[in-house]
Amino acid sequence: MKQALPRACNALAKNQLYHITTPIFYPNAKPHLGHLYSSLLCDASKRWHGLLDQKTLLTTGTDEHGLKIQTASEKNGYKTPMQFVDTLYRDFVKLDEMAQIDYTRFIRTTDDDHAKSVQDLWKRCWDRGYIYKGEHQGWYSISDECFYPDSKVVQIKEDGSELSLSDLDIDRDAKFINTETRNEVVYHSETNYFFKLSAFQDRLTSLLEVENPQFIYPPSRRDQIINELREFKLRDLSISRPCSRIKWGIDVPQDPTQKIYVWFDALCNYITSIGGLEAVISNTPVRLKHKGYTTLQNPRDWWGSTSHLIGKDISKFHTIYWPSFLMAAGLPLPKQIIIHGHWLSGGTKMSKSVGNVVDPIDIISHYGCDPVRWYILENSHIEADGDFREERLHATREQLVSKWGNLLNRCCGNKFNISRAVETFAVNSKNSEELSHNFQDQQTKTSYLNLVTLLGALPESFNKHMLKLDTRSALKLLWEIIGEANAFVQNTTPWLKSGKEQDLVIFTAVEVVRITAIISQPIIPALSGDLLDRIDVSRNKRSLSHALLGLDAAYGAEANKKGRSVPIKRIPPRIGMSSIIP
Ligand SMILES: Nc1ncnc2c1ncn2[C@@H]1O[C@H](COP(=O)(O)OP(=O)(O)OP(=O)(O)O)[C@@H](O)[C@H]1O
Repeated sequence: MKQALPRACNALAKNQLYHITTPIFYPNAKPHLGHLYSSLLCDASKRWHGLLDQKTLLTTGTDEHGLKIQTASEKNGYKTPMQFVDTLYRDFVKLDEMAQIDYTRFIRTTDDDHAKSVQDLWKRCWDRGYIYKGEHQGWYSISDECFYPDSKVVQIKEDGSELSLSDLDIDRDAKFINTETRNEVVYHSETNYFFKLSAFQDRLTSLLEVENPQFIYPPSRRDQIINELREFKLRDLSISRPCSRIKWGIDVPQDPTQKIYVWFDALCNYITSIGGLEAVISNTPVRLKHKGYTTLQNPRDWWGSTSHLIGKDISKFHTIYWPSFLMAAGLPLPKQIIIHGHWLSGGTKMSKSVGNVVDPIDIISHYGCDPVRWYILENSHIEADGDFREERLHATREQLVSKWGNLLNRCCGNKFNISRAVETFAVNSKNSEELSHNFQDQQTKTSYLNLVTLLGALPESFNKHMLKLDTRSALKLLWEIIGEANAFVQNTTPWLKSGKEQDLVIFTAVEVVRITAIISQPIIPALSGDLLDRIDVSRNKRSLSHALLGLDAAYGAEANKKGRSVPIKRIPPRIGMSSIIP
């Protein structure tokens, strides 16, 4: 029989749709820890919503067009950019596989259906008068692939000092950088198509302030964008490049001399990945290029349930450009833009271009997928920047072994009988007050009742944190309860007890293992499964509705047999650990 979900979880579950997207990454070099972080947050969130019984999609992929790719491909001696991206995108797929990122589609912007989506979006914006042809001059960053206004450009003098453009003795041949990313910019003039971004200033402000203040999460990031909108006037945006300069891109419809500029192309991946523009407009079923080619019944409903998770480096493109493109095309907006902080290295953003990176494939190969997932999700906070410390990763792994593994091992000792304990107490477990009379001393009664209370509150508290993508606080709850359970076993010394008293200690402790393992499935999908296997929890009793005390009355049949291995063992740190922060 299907059990009900815990109360607060129930309120938003059942048949609801949840689509989360990672940014599509630029395959101009191998992925690093920062990319894994975005993908992991999406994956853990998608799996959590799945556990809440919602229908879920996770889309990710690579952004494969543009000058940076064209240049990197030439530099690396490839005959064509296509050959280059065909090679490099595989590293991103490999990372997803190693990190168990359970995506439904890995979209590449070189996919055929994507080109159609982008051109459809262009045509709709053009037909509605939001695209026009003009002359573009300004400060252009090759690295960032965008122009910067004069106010964000400074000249770098030979002694390293900076000169603002408003100063009169400016030397156009000198070196200039933009103050946002500090990448070099050059003065440049060319014919482009423009998007009328300036027409959206008021609509965006009203969207964020009045109509949908939840559109950007967390609120601190929304406030930053609102401030930017108040401070700076939006200028029309160049959205194409002459083919003479960029060969590697999607054609502008009806103008073979121009290619579509990367952001207009890249952002559209989110629409392609749920069936394309027409599907979203008509809301009719569409076959998807997802794993196993599924059919999506209501693409527009999915679109309304879509959250884009991104790093703060690309917030302007997602919170200003993207809603404007969609409004111009007369399309509905996605549900939310979620913005996270950065992993730093040497005090600056870990980045492919800078090269100050941690290779996630290396660390997963050594420490295993689940400890790395746990470490990243525990040592980050969506509103803050994080530092990678390999010694902390190793310590996290040790903690999984010594705290969780230890609790499990204790319950599985051959002096105990989990199966008997579960049979005796599961049915009656709601009467904890009454059951506490099995213990003689008051302190044991109190710690037993405390554990029961913590377990009862766990699913709802965990849920609240997961819905805010606050994985750090969610995981803290697990450590707290595992710590209490270990202390409970230590203090009650069940190996010196017998009968019901022993069984109640073991039942309570093993329930902590079972329930925490069910709840942590979205965080550590493989290890949680191994823990549940170790105590013989049936595969169809691992849903959130089973994550309460006593809701599985038949497990542990073989758990106390000798010779069964532990799911996670100690390993030494990596030789020459890469603590890249001094
Ligand atoms: N240091 C980081 N911390 C957290 N997320 C990151 C980090 N670097 C990249 N990302 C994720 O990847 C997205 C950007 O992808 P991109 O491929 O442009 O990465 P990048 O390393 O910044 O590349 P490049 O150096 O080539 O600009 C970010 O919005 C974020 O989702």
